[in-house]
Amino acid sequence: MKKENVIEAHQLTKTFGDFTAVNAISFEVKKGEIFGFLGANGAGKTTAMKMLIGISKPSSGSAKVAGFDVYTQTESIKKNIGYMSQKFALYDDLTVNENITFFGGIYGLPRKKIKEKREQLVSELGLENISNKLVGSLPLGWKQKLSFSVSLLHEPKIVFLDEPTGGVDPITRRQFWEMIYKAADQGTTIFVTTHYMDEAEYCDRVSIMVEGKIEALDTPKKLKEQFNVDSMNDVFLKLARNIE
Ligand SMILES: Nc1ncnc2c1ncn2[C@@H]1O[C@H](COP(=O)(O)OP(=O)(O)OP(=O)(O)O)[C@@H](O)[C@H]1O
Repeated sequence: MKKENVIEAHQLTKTFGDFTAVNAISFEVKKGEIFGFLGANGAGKTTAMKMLIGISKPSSGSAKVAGFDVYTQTESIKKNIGYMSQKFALYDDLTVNENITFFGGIYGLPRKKIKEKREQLVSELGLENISNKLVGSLPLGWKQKLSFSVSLLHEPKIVFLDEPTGGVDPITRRQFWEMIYKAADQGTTIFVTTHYMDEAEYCDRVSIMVEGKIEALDTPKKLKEQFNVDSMNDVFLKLARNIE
């Protein structure tokens, strides 16, 4: 059975004055897929992601996210997605438990469900001993794992991760990716931007943006074949060089 598309973008474009930050990008993402969204600094990834999560109106083109239109159904989009970025995470001055309770409330979960989720999450992450500690006192890697779990509290269809593992050590990044795989196995679609090329290898498919356009999109294996190289890092370098 063919899996349904949960993201569909067609000629999606965003301009700021004369400058085109996202230039007619088209792609689809399937249910449960781990979709890597790559590009150098300033390529347009965040701008594209903002249109998809319903906080920035496209200049032209069309897109549907979880079946909802990015122009007219942004409230429905927000209810059906999770979002996590390296910059926007949890509240440092609330405890682990308080953060979970707070975000559960924002997502509109009933109190009983929040309690259930909180217990489950604290136990899965092994945070029992520190659940009453301020999040600000936790190491960055823990904060990011917790932040990812919190972005999944309302069981969204798609989770958007904007450089979720920035600044953490390779072992913690690997653990973070295990969490990503688990969520994808359970049917959550993962849309992830990253600067780490080893992480690009973990994605089912990867798109590479250069100056607002998607210049390559395929599985890591096929991209390596296409560019006749051994690593995603070399795919990335070759593509950037060709464009210059
Ligand atoms: N509100 C805005 N007004 C004008 N230009 C903008 C605005 N937002 C983004 N840009 C420009 O659009 C381009 C793409 O930026 P964007 O943040 O989407 O890139 P990115 O690929 O996410 O980069 P990074 O990896 O550094 O986050 C940049 O040149 C940026 O300066």
